[in-house]
Amino acid sequence: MGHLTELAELILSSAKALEAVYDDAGKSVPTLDDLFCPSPLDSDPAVQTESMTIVAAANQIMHTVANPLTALQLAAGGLNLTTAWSIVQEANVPDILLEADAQKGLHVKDIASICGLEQDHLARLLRFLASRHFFKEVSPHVFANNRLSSFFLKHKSVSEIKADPQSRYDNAPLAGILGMMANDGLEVAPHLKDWVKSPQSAEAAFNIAKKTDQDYWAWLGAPGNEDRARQVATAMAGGAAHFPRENVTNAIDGANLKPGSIVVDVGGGQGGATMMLYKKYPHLKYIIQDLDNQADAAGAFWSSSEAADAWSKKQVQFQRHSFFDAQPVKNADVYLMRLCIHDWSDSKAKVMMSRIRDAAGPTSRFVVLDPLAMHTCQDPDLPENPIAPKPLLANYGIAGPGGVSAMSDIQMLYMYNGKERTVADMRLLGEQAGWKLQELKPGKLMAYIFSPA
Ligand SMILES: C[S@@+](CC[C@H](N)C(=O)[O-])C[C@H]1O[C@@H](n2cnc3c(N)ncnc32)[C@H](O)[C@@H]1O
Repeated sequence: MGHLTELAELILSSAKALEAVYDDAGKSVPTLDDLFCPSPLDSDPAVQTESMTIVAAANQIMHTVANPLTALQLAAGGLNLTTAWSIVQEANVPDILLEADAQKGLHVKDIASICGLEQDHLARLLRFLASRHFFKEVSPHVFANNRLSSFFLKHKSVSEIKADPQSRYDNAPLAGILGMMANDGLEVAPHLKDWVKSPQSAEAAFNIAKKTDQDYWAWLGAPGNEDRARQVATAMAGGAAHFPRENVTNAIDGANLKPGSIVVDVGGGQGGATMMLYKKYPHLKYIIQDLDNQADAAGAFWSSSEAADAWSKKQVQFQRHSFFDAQPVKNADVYLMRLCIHDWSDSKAKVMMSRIRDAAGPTSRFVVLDPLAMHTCQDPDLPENPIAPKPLLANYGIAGPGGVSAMSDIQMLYMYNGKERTVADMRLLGEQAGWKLQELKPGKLMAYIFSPA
């Protein structure tokens, strides 16, 4: 079999398998023209695996047969895509189109008059996006949403968004993440080019772009940055909720902990991970630690939740604490850090891990949940090795969690001088802070279980 046929066969067999799963559920696989409508099938493991194979193989075959002009667009077109999305997202174009006839779409002059952009500019941006399968050009200059553009709806009417722009991303995490990545990316990423030539000049490209010595998280808490902080909080909470509950609950093995055992969620934000743990292990005590600027949001989140009782009885508490200071909770049963280590450089991450090591007792466990950086070739360090079927890239390229972490790794770099880490990176970091890596529990986030060395 030729190499193209091999990739095409992968697409064909996975497409048939995907259609069979939908058939069994009495449904059809959504087309690109269908607006996104969440369904239990989205989280079906077979749907996820087959979709991943199709996307990985289709992307690989596309790159294999690309001619020089296609290669140029693939190599240098990312900036255009981010810029175009940043503009149409701020202009609420998906939301405007949702209020138009879904089939007939809306003429660009009408979209422009609602969002205030020039018709010609908007037409060209939307045509570019439609040529990348975001939005559909129904007839010349007439556009409609499609499945991909509808992922980024803000779930509010255009008049509601205009009346209260600060809340525009509330309950719309994917739109919030896109907005945040586009804003940060366009503002900060250009400075990465200079920063990599002299990384001593500033902590990260972010600091050059914003002309500040504060790290991103402290900067978010500063006056004047409320809008960005709210967007980031929504994006974080929504992004984190995307990770399955079992990813967190399996990581701490709470059923084997005695009643009243203490779990400290270090850098826990409002306590999204703690909420998952509390629901599964209501016999444990929880302390969520984060910066001052998270305290009110945590209080509001818990007091209005179904776990309000646990909050009022102080079974779940918030403690103001910077993870660079001495850890005040000594000898806890579990110290958890979800989606924190990757925000920091190796030297800062070592300090964070050491602070917890200094407070830990001999039986304390330190659980880190972070995205896994995956090599594109086979990695003997990975528990589930090999990952993707040949001839796909071992990490599924753009399609799998390795693709997402490869993208966010660059974002971590320019925003914080942070890093998505491989298993080997994380093991070494732990060792340098006095921890021994005992166990790996793979999931959407990799769970690293450390014990004192
Ligand atoms: C990506 S969020 C993760 C939040 C939470 N662990 C989760 O999984 O939902 C990173 C968190 O680190 C917190 N953070 C940043 N700097 C901190 C510091 N010096 N001490 C404690 N928390 C900090 C931020 O406020 C934010 O809540």
